Amino acid sequence: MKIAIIGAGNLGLSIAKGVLHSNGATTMYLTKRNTSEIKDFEKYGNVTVTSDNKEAIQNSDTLIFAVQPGHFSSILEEMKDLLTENHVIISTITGFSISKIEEIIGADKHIVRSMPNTAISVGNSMTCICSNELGKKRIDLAKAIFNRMGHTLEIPEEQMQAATVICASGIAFWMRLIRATTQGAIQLGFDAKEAQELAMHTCNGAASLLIESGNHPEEEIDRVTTPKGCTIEGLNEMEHQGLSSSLIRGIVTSFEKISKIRKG
Ligand SMILES: NC(=O)C1=CN([C@@H]2O[C@H](COP(=O)(O)OP(=O)(O)OC[C@H]3O[C@@H](n4cnc5c(N)ncnc54)[C@H](OP(=O)(O)O)[C@@H]3O)[C@@H](O)[C@H]2O)C=CC1
Ligand SMILES: O=C(O)[C@@H]1CCC=N1
Repeated sequence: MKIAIIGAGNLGLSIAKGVLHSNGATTMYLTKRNTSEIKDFEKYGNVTVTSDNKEAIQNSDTLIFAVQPGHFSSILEEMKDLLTENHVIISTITGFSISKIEEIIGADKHIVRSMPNTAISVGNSMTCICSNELGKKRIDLAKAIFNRMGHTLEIPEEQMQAATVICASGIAFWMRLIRATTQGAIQLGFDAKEAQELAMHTCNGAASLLIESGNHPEEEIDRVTTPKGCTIEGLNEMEHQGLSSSLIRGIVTSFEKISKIRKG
């Protein structure tokens, strides 16, 4: 597997770390215009850092694009003559449809749209994925790449916008909940480091319980809420203050913003 990550920024570098973590590539190119901050990656023998997208594309078979939405069209325009049917072209770009990619590079390419999140750097991304007609022949390969770095779900392209909010932005939403829990723990007397440790591991435990049991969250909540106990008292107060409602409204607001990004 010869991977090029075009746009080694926040997400691109997270993917690069995930690839290294999972030994997922024989060679890897990382590109950005200003390469000085990421030259360090060349200490991994099979990694080349360059600002030359052309070199990266010509020497790779799997191309992962992770540039900002406003840069993607012009990069595809510049590179389209180098893209061949031997490439698997994976876009992570928010709000950029497969048909728009096909308009620039043609439908005769294997095109996959993916939505990973930054936890890919530690091999624990939730990645949603879909493809163009020809890309269906390579979707299993793309899934295999992302499955090495977490969990993958194939979805219809129409759901990609929603997946972006729940899975990609979702990392930030969960981080904020962990931070708020940490602040609560500090107020109750733990020092900051311990407070974060308690918050992170409890969050991890809650997710693991659901993943391993397959249970609905409310079933697990019922096991925690002792009648007349402290948990239900706290939960009810959180709901009086709008916990679920504010999360849902935030999710819908993020979703609506993507439509604006799509329109440029
Ligand atoms: N951040 C996240 O968690 C997620 C992001 N995404 C999507 O991934 C994409 C990247 O987001 P994010 O990583 O946050 O953005 P960043 O701005 O952090 O990364 C984009 C990178 O692209 C580089 N770049 C710009 N122009 C070129 C070019 N011509 N050739 C090569 N590289 C170039 C930039 O570096 P330089 O300026 O030095 O060239 C920059 O490092 C977006 O489309 C976003 O919607 C999707 C899911 C999650
Ligand atoms: O905030 C953004 O627009 C990108 C897409 C999802 C995560 N980061």
